[in-house]
Amino acid sequence: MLNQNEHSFHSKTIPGVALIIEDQKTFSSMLVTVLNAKLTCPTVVCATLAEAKLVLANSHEVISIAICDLTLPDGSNEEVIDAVQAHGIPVIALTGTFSEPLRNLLLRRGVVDYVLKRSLNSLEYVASLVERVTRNLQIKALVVDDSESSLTIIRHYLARQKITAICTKNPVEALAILEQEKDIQLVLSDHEMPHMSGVEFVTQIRKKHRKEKLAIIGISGSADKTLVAHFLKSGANDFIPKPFSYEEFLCRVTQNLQMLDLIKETLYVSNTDYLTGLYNRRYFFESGQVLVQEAATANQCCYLGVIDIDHFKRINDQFGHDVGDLAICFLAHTMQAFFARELVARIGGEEFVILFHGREQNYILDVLEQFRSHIEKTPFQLPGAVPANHNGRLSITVSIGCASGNGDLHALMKAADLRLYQAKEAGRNRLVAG
Ligand SMILES: Nc1nc2c(ncn2[C@@H]2O[C@H](COP(=O)(O)OP(=O)(O)OP(=O)(O)O)[C@@H](O)[C@H]2O)c(=O)[nH]1
Repeated sequence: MLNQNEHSFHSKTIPGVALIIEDQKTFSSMLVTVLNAKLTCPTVVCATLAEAKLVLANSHEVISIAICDLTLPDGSNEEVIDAVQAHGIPVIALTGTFSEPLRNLLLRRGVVDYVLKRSLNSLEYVASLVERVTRNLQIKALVVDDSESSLTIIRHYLARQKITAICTKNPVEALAILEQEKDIQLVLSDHEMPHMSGVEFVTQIRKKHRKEKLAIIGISGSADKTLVAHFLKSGANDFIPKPFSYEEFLCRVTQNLQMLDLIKETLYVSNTDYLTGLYNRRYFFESGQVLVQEAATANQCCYLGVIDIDHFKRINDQFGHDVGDLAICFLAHTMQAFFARELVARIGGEEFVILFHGREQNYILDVLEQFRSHIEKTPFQLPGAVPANHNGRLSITVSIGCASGNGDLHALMKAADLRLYQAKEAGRNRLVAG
């Protein structure tokens, strides 16, 4: 089941503050505009190194990343980088010109990346880097390579992007690590290794881990021109030929992680109700059917509760659609709190469901009745100008139908819907189970 609380990929909020050290006012304000348009990213702008040092020494907020122009009136390239890195803050360097010696110096100094100040594209690239690097703090990668020097370089390149790396020379050990460390999202694998080739290693991984959840990048210096295709056909997402530059490595890793984020985001959007953040009808019927079948295989039955707000149309008519939406959200959040362990979804306008599996009947009937009573007794807060029944607060009631069954979610739904209809017919604000 998707974890509804894991929406970090969905949020574009950057933890902490981005420090911009840039003496060209036009450029810094354009950068602030682009960062704010693409991310929720508080920024602090300094025009000189002296100002930046003061901020670095006295900031009460965590500075998560610094975007530094290298040609400040009061400091050299290296002084700016040193001043920021002394506080353990990753640096994105901005430069008006490019030269090989400057590039080498920046890479030696461990900057995340350098960006040429050319166009709007450069600003957008900075924004995507800021987002990536701050997200990378949550990313764990597994690196498998029998060469000590390759492992060292890859570990170092990943650390520069703030990715945590677990390294091993042994692909068999790597498979075991992958089983233990469930939060690994990226695997980087060499090809020619003892015990197992990289291609075989990828094949083994793909028996259990899908491409959409775990990105694998093959890395090899082999002269065999068919190796890239072998890696990709066995399930790798990408391939980097050795030797590679830091820049290429950064771009490939970034693209693969962005792809995973995009897939997660698409899944989230297609499975979630936009208004409440609960699962939607599609997700409920897909994953609910699996749970119901699993329970049937274990000779257990599932219970389904269908909840409907009473006279909801009147709330819309009397107080407006926005207040109707607030009532829906209030109910949804209360359901999340009451039924944290169950599959809860909004399957229609003011119709919600809870699928109970592995629960005793007595528990289910008690908790549904407690929920009904809690909703009745707990008015929710209305926005200032809206008149209501108690001090700007509005009460709602719900009717609940509950039925049990095994094997067929649609049959269970029909039975619970019938109980809901009976609850409505009997006067609403009640639970009917059977
Ligand atoms: N505010 C708001 N209203 C919605 C939403 N989705 C559906 N509705 C409204 O929900 C109302 C449902 O009304 P009915 O199905 O007639 O039922 P009811 O008024 O709740 O009456 P009973 O269910 O018989 O107690 C309709 O007026 C829909 O327009 C939504 O997302 N937001």
